[in-house]
Amino acid sequence: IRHRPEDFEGMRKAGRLAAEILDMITDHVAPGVTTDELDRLCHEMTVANGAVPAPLGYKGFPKSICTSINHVVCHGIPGDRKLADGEIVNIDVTVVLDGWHGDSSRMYLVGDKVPVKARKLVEVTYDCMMLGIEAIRPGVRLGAIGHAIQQYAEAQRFSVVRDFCGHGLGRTFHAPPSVLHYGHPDEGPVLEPGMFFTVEPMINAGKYPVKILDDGWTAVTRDRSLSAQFEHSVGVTEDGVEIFTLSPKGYTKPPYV
Ligand SMILES: CCc1ccsc1-c1ccc(O)c(O)c1
Ligand SMILES: [Mn+2]
Ligand SMILES: [Mn+2]
Ligand SMILES: [Mn+2]
Repeated sequence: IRHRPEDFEGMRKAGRLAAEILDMITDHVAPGVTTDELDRLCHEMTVANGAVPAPLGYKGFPKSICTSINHVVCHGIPGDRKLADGEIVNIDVTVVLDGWHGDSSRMYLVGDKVPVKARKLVEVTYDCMMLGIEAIRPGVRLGAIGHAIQQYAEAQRFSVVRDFCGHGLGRTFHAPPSVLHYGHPDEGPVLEPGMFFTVEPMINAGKYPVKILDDGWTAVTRDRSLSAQFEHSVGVTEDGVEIFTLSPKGYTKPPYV
């Protein structure tokens, strides 16, 4: 749907809170911390700011954030699992503030022993997200986003997860359109000012197939290769795109200093 200019203000506030939470959690990501502790810290900051976490109870999801480690592609469930030096982890936050949804995720490097290949995957994944976002402006088709992402990911010898996509959002968590992270520029609806959606590519070091674990949520690479993801919530403007979830601290790709 096409939102009105004043709706952008609501998304800016929700998006900023999600980004501030991801900024806050940065220094807590260290060897030995449990993903439950990260969940609690993010939950508490969410409610302290008058918002609620969208994931908690969504389709029965049991926690307030998703924490996806190493070969976990997405929807990892926080628990008593301790992070270990050398791991990579995606933290995905969605807050609902005055009815508006701010949905964003970042990759974090745990400790100082993250292998070079893992760092490369994280960097390429961030660049994929930004290349997809840079393709956004009125008049282009939605497929231009996925095309930009897929071209770069595969040029870097990585693969694009097919089973999960970005989504429209606003006063709801998920809405049309589905934003594919692969495809052709002549596919999908024509973008118009006032469209709000996420760009959240999942990029695998190995092949793209994914499977869901017995918990019904955790998605993992079938070949157990590493997977990385970044996510921004964006709005189509008259002359391009506005990113609602930019870091107020200027954090882009890790290491965040
Ligand atoms: C539908 C998957 C799901 C279930 C509970 S939270 C959640 C989820 C997690 C991260 C996301 O970016 C998202 O759009 C949805
Ligand atoms: Mn998300
Ligand atoms: Mn999302
Ligand atoms: Mn992962």
